[in-house]
Amino acid sequence: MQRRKVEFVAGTPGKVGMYLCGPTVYSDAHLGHAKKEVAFDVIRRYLTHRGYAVRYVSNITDVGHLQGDADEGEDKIARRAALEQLEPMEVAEKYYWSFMDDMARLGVLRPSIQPRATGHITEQIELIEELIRKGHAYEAGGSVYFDVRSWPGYGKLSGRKLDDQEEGTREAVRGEKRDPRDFALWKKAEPAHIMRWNSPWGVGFPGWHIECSAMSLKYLGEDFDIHGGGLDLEFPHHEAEIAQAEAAGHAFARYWMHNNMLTIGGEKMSKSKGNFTTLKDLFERVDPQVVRFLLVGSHYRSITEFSEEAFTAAHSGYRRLHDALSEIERRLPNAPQRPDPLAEKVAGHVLAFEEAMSDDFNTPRAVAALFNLTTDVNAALASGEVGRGALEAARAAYLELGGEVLGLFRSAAPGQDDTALVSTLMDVVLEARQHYRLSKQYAQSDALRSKLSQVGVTVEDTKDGARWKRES
Ligand SMILES: Nc1ncnc2c1ncn2[C@@H]1O[C@H](COP(=O)(O)OP(=O)(O)OP(=O)(O)O)[C@@H](O)[C@H]1O
Ligand SMILES: [Zn+2]
Repeated sequence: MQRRKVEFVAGTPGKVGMYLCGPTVYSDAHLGHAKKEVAFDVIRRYLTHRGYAVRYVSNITDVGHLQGDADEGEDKIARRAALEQLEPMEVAEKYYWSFMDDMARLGVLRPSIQPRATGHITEQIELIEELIRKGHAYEAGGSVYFDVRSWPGYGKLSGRKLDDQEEGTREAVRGEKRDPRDFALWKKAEPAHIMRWNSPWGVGFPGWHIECSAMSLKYLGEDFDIHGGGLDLEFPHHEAEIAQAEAAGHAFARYWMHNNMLTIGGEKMSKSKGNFTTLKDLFERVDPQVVRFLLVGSHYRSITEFSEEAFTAAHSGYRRLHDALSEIERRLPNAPQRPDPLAEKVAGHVLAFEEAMSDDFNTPRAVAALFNLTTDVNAALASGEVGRGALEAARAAYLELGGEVLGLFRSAAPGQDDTALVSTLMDVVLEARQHYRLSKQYAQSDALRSKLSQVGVTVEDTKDGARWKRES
């Protein structure tokens, strides 16, 4: 809002309420969507790391988002439903789960609350009624519009006043509006429009902007801390959200944060331009952890340019960090108990990481701190034995900063998913145990079983032979 860095002060000490504009679920997510989700996931994770209890609300838009983000035209979900010959709610359900699967693979934590627009029609109608009562909205031809002229604060976030979608608007819609900048809160449903609800203004459906004002206020209360979204949402979507909430008499978000775009050849990756790579396609050839590593390698407010070379570089960079962590884990059990100069260096890199993250979540600088840590770790490991305390501190730095904050190091090294390997190794172990049992070497077979139990694997003998499972 102030177009500069300001100190973050939580409204309620120790707690943070965050709202992120979520996806319109009508197609598979692409890498651009991932940039936004990962950016805010890291912000949430860092605030949690700093001891805040974070309530993270992110909505699912399943109605009201029209083609071209305008006040008329087909609903994006209904259009897709016609194309795929599905019910609109089938489309929403299908792409909701597709989105959730992709986000899980990227290590994006689930929102604390994930409200859907269609589940909050009542709240949206109530907010619109409040706006009409207060003289900031009016009904025209079964639709309701926000009266921009009645609200001088309109434009304060983006510094823009003119609606750039005004141009293509049909005469009929333009005729209903008192001012071309006015935007729809409720739209009358034409007979062919499938998604429709009763309202005080007849049968219709909510405008796209109103859901976020209604749902963020419902779950985060007045005056919540952070509102986020893509830079392309600043205007008109966020401008409209602020006007709707404040004109109805509510204090709204205190900090606004926008992520910049992921580009390809300098252009925003987007569905309508057709220059997108879906996450599902990408994950076929690039490990999701490497995708995440690439995304955190640029600042949320910077443009991230997509290229194959960037993935190659991200892969080898991530591999370098991962290998150092694996080597630490391999050395730890036999490391000598003695002080080691590495410990102090680790502490310095941890500090650098936290300073970077506390400076507007500067992830590229934070990643650089992990690389500097790795340089020192590798030098120490190469020079011989390293004291246990220092190794433990280094391990904790990787796991807490790289792992919990940046959301990395969630599985085997990139390109080395070891599910198949574990399964083969377990077959070998169970065969050996079977051999002991058949030759009545029960002490050995019990010893194997108890060693497995120490690493969280239980073995069960069934009539079809031995089965193993991980304890949860
Ligand atoms: N290339 C991108 N980089 C960063 N964020 C993006 C990018 N594309 C989309 N987003 C974010 O995801 C939100 C939802 O995107 P949306 O579904 O409109 O995708 P899109 O590909 O831009 O689609 P369309 O081209 O149909 O508008 C956007 O408002 C924006 O915040
Ligand atoms: Zn929104």
